[in-house]
Amino acid sequence: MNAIDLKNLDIAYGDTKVVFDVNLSIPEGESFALVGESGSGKSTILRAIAGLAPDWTGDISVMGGARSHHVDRNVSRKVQMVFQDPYGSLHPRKTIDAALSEPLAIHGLGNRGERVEAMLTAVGLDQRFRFRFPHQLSGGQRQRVAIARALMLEPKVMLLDEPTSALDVSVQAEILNLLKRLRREQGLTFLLVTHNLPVVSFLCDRLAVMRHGRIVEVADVAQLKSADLKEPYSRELLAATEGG
Ligand SMILES: Nc1ncnc2c1ncn2[C@@H]1O[C@H](COP(=O)(O)OP(=O)(O)OP(=O)(O)O)[C@@H](O)[C@H]1O
Repeated sequence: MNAIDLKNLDIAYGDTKVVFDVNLSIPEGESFALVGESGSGKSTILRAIAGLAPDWTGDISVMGGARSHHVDRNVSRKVQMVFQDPYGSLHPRKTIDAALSEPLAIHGLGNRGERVEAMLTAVGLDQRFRFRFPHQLSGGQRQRVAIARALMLEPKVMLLDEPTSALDVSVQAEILNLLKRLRREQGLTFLLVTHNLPVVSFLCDRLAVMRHGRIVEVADVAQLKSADLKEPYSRELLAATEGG
């Protein structure tokens, strides 16, 4: 089964169309990256799949089920998003316990205390963090909490929008290792947006290069590693990254 199927996807903000005719199938268990220059529409695609960019046409399916244009509880259990800035995505006056319990409460799930404890362990956070507030954690610890929160409903697919780019380099590696381990342990599918091609090499199987709201090329990570991308724009992007 495909975890994600996008067919003839166009996405707009008001009158401005920013994503054009995207077609993409991501098999279950794959880790797939969207790369490309700033403003090329990568985050917008993730937002549309997550239900955060309602103005789209075409088809979006998650684990074989078509997404509607409305709040879609079945889809939201299957797919969860992690943002670049964990501080922005965690409520400053809610404890970590409250942040992790909330998705369970919304979906009427029990055993919340046990599930929160187990998830803290799964993301490598000591239980003493449970009743702290986000500002009492480091950036890396906050991103662990954001990942934990996304996993509370046991989704099949994670949408990761620059999940490490706000973090110190040493912490980035810890979070990348954590994501890699969680993907393996929980059989997750990843759709990741990043500017960082080494992150793609480390974490992903395939990638799509985007430009001006369109997919220019889909390639295997082996092609990225051997600098064997076909399209001139992809090669330019690769050269620019290696130079900088
Ligand atoms: N909320 C919004 N309202 C209007 N336009 C938006 C909104 N969010 C993004 N855009 C526009 O949509 C286009 C695509 O933006 P998007 O954030 O998807 O690009 P991106 O490839 O993820 O860029 P970056 O790498 O900088 O995050 C850009 O032209 C951007 O200005």
